[in-house]
Amino acid sequence: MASVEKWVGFGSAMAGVGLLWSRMPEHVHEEARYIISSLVPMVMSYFNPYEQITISEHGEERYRRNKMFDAVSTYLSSVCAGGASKLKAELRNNRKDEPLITLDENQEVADTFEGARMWWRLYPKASRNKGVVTVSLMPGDADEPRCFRLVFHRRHRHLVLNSYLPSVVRHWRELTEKNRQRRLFTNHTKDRKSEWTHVPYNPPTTFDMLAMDPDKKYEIVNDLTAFLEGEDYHSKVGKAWKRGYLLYGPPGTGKSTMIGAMANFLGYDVYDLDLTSVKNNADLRKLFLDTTDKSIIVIEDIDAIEVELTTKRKGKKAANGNEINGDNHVRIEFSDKYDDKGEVTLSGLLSFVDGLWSACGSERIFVFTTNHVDRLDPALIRPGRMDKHIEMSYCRFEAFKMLAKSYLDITEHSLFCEIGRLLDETNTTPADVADNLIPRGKRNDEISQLLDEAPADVANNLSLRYKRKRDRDADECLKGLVEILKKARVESTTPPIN
Ligand SMILES: Nc1ncnc2c1ncn2[C@@H]1O[C@H](COP(=O)(O)OP(=O)(O)OP(=O)(O)O)[C@@H](O)[C@H]1O
Repeated sequence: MASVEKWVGFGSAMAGVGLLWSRMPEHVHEEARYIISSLVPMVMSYFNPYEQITISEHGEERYRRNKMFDAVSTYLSSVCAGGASKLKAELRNNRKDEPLITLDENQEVADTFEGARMWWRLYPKASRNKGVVTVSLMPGDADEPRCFRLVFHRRHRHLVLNSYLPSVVRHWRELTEKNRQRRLFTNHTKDRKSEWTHVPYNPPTTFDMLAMDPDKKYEIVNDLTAFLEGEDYHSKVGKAWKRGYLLYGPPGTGKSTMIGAMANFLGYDVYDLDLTSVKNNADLRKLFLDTTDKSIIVIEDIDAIEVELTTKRKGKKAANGNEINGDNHVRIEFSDKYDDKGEVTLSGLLSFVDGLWSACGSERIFVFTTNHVDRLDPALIRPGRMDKHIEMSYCRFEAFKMLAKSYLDITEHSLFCEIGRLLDETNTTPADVADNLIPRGKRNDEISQLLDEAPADVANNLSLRYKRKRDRDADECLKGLVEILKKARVESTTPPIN
């Protein structure tokens, strides 16, 4: 990094200073020590021509993840990780079979930018107070987060700040757009701190496959499209760029499937928030602030959680009109006074949906799901809070046709009319219908894959066999479905025996 002669000269000078020091009388030492302690940093910085920039995993507020850290991590993985001897690999996308390579901790790599040489190193998480017990309400307070350190010659300072680092960010944005592997996050508690962990996420459903009323589906797709293109609109009207959806309906009507379709459509990550493992509002705040932009934040079965949240309000009436008290519901101490230290509160949750904290971050979709919309606290569903209330209902004929197309690859059949009538007379969920449309033996989609891969003459033969098999499967499945629906109709009209 610097010429050897220069450092040899510096070493000899230091040796001379040491000799002089040992010969000084004792009383001179005190004053000299003071002068030296103020001079050393100046001398060191004069002799050391290198400067450094630290990029910590969490920002100044410590709540917030530092996007610059992610940018550097991605940049180093793609540009110069090849120069490191210790790397880490993980499989990010099972479909592509391409491992994600990242720099291991304490590894140094060099990079060159417009002729300037610089060095990066990833430092691991470190305890801030070694040997001291820290009591902190703020999660992660006792730890110094992981950080990247960039070292460069001071003559490149301008270049690094004005060109190199912005180019790292640009590179990161381009790369993440191109190779984005969507992730499914879930929260858990480790060492009494809440944090997110994630797995690669490739939901198989698209809106084409989602069985529901076509007009309703069209409306949702339009709404999401307007949201995606809504940056200017939101800044013009001064609204946070976020949207809330409440999905409600019986189990098996496709609420989770809809979330997968939304994630596919938007290209967003999904954060599946488990409120039962969040300690208090401070914890919840940290989790929310740790989510990235362009994400869907999901709270499933909000009614179950919400009963716990609302029971803390003394004397509150439940949906059935009964007064809720501490004796017949889960008891969790709750009051606004202890908002931050006690438990998660409904107001704490709502402050992120449309309150003060909702302005932190943009391009967020909140999705709450429930099987019992009638049990929800009015505060949660009042107009303007969740932007869209979407009912996921039982399977009717239009939805059935979509399932028949996806599962059996057919658009018509002699049994369609009868099935349509039976679906109107029974309350059958799309999940139950879908269950009966899976052919036994080799699946149709596997066969069509075989067809794609076979040479032309074999493919012709296979194609004929495929059609015959598809028709046989459809006959078999639809006959089975008719039987199931007839049975369901009988059950729904037979009064229960007391
Ligand atoms: N509307 C639908 N369109 C397509 N497939 C569906 C639909 N509804 C259900 N299914 C099928 O049924 C399975 C279960 O549905 P899903 O988990 O989405 O229902 P849910 O409403 O979220 O149920 P729960 O309330 O129990 O979580 C899905 O994996 C999917 O295969």
